[in-house]
Amino acid sequence: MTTSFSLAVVGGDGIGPEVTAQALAVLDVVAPAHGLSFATTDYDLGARRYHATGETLPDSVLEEIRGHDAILLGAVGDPSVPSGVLERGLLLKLRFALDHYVNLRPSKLYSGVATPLGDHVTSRGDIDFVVVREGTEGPYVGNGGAIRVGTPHELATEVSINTAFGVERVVRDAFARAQARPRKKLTLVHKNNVLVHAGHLWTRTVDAVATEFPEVSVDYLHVDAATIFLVTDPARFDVIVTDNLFGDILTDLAAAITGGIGLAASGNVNPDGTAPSMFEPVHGSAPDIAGQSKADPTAAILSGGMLLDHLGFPEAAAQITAAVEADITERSSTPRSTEEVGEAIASRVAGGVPVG
Ligand SMILES: NC(=O)C1=CN([C@@H]2O[C@H](COP(=O)(O)OP(=O)(O)OC[C@H]3O[C@@H](n4cnc5c(N)ncnc54)[C@H](O)[C@@H]3O)[C@@H](O)[C@H]2O)C=CC1
Ligand SMILES: CC(C)CC(=O)C(=O)O
Ligand SMILES: [Mg+2]
Repeated sequence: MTTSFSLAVVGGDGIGPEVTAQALAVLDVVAPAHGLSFATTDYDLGARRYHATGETLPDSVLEEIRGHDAILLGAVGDPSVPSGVLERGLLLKLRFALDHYVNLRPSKLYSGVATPLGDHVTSRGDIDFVVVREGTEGPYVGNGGAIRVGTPHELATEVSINTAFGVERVVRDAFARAQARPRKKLTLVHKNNVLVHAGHLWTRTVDAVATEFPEVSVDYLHVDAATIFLVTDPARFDVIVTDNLFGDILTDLAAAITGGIGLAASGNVNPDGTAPSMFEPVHGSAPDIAGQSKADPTAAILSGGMLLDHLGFPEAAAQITAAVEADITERSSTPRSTEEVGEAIASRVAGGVPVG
């Protein structure tokens, strides 16, 4: 019996469509062996549509996308469009409207992967953590404004919104993830020595929810110190829970120490299932390499794996991870095109790489 899922595909801008094509190709290879099939709908959203129609994400299109089982997204943003228009009007509109309150960003250092950490890395297998980034609040909600723009007296605000409801649900999700992992450790990252209003809400919430998860050990780091330890002692982390902005910044750093931004996958998860979750690489549209087949599609392919896991097919997801791990372990210094990397991973999936 085949289970069919509908997938909304938003390639987006720059390298987005290039890497998404490879992720879809890998999903097509892995699906039949697990009794799965995908009906995909491509959405022309991003800079091209914006220039043609002035639209970023019309509500009618949002509602169509909402009708799918899951979303695969490439990246959004283009130098020809004022900064923020597509990022807010398309990407964040999707995340907020579909209540993607858990922005899940795993980081693992695979064997053979070059890392700038060099001699700091004593045991690669120990660098295996996940950042649970709040996805619908914080300074990204657009609560702010500017007056006297362009004058020496300009005043601009960008207010970080943190609700007890929003913080508690993501903190509870992070605890549940920590509970399910072997090390059962959760680190709250914030800046509660300065951002006392939001910071104390996060701290109190973690303390309260911790009582429901007595097996999980909890610690706290200010975000500035967290950046130190991500470089000097990344193995100390298991599950990090943090707000939208800190999580955005920390996960680019996490990507850099575990092999680069081209390997970092993510899921924008709606854990309640009230709307489809969305899977995308951590990276952006990389205008500096767009259209040159230089983008590493691995992050997009791994995001496809996260999508499978979310839909309830962990064995299929593990097959993708195993194929990626085998590919990156054997990568040579000879550069490969986006398509070559995608095809190499797809053929390892097709060949049935043993899942370790
Ligand atoms: N989720 C999304 O759609 C995101 C969108 N953006 C947008 O993307 C645009 C560019 O943003 P940047 O800050 O430059 O971040 P970026 O992640 O696009 O690029 C940063 C650097 O990483 C490299 N890079 C990124 N992905 C790569 C890949 N798969 N393989 C090899 N190299 C890769 C780029 O070439 C660039 O040198 C902006 O418009 C930004 O707003 C940025 C981050 C996330
Ligand atoms: C472009 C931003 C809205 C998103 C971003 O940088 C991210 O989610 O990592
Ligand atoms: Mg980012």
